[in-house]
Amino acid sequence: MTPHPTALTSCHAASVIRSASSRQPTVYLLDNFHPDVIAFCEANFNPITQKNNPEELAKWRENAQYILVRGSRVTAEDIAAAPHLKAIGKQGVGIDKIDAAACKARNIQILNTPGINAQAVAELVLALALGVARQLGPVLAKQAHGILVPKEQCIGFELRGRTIGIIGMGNIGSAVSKIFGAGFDCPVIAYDPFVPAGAWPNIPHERASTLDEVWAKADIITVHMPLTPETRDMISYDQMKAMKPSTILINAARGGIINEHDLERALSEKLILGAGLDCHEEEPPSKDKYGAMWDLGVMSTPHLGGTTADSQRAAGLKAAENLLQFIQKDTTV
Ligand SMILES: O=CC(=O)O
Repeated sequence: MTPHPTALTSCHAASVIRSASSRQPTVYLLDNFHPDVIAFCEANFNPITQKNNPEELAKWRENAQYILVRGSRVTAEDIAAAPHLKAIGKQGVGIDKIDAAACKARNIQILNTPGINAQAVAELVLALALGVARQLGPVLAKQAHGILVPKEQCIGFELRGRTIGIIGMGNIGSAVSKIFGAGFDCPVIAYDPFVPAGAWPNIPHERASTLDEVWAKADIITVHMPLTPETRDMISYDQMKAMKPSTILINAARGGIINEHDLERALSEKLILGAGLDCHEEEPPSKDKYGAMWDLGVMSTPHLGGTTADSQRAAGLKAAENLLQFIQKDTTV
């Protein structure tokens, strides 16, 4: 007679949970996912979710070989407490919430989905730029409280013809260059010492060899790179001082790349025109921390750049597919 899984020691539990469900590999879904992602997981895995087995999900550290995450943190402590863990499927490109060094030390694979939410993020960059240019933030906020702003007080400007400076020409930066360059006739100046120019989209652009060229020429500056020790505070007061007073600064990448304290100072000193932040050092952005910036007209959204139904579905499916491929090749099962 097969003993009940809970009667076994934890080192045997993972294999028991795996065999308990008709040979499908057990995957722990640490977050909520698009219904099509859940359906894929049900067809290919034995998925453990908050809905179908919250008690087992809480024990993922003890038992899991494979996990699927969207926004959950996976810390070095989690890794240390997860002796069976082999792979993490990650919906989305950024892996800054996962302790990559701890995973590397244990040879745990992180399978993320670069590129899939690029269009969604690039479209939000456009929305933020338009929002700042047309003062939509303050106008809509006042209107929601019944205060109509006379249109003479909100004379905006068009994006057409204004230079877009793109720092980081990976998937998202490239998508931004197409939207602004082809869609709005914006001259494009781009900086990325790591991506070969041949890999850039076929959009007329100037390739900057220094960031100073971007500060000097661009009217809209948008950053598209991960947060690393090298990129932290990459745009601080001195850089803002070097920008044109017409500059709109946008961060839809990661909080911390633009120094927020310096941004508030630069805006109040009118060194630059405005800013759009989808990513903040403190998320979700609270009124207590960001109210002063909002009063200065900063368009602020709660890190929703990649969060469209289309991209959630596609990136979630890709992460689950990545995990399936990994499991099919996993000879240590
Ligand atoms: O922020 C979104 C992502 O990392 O995909």
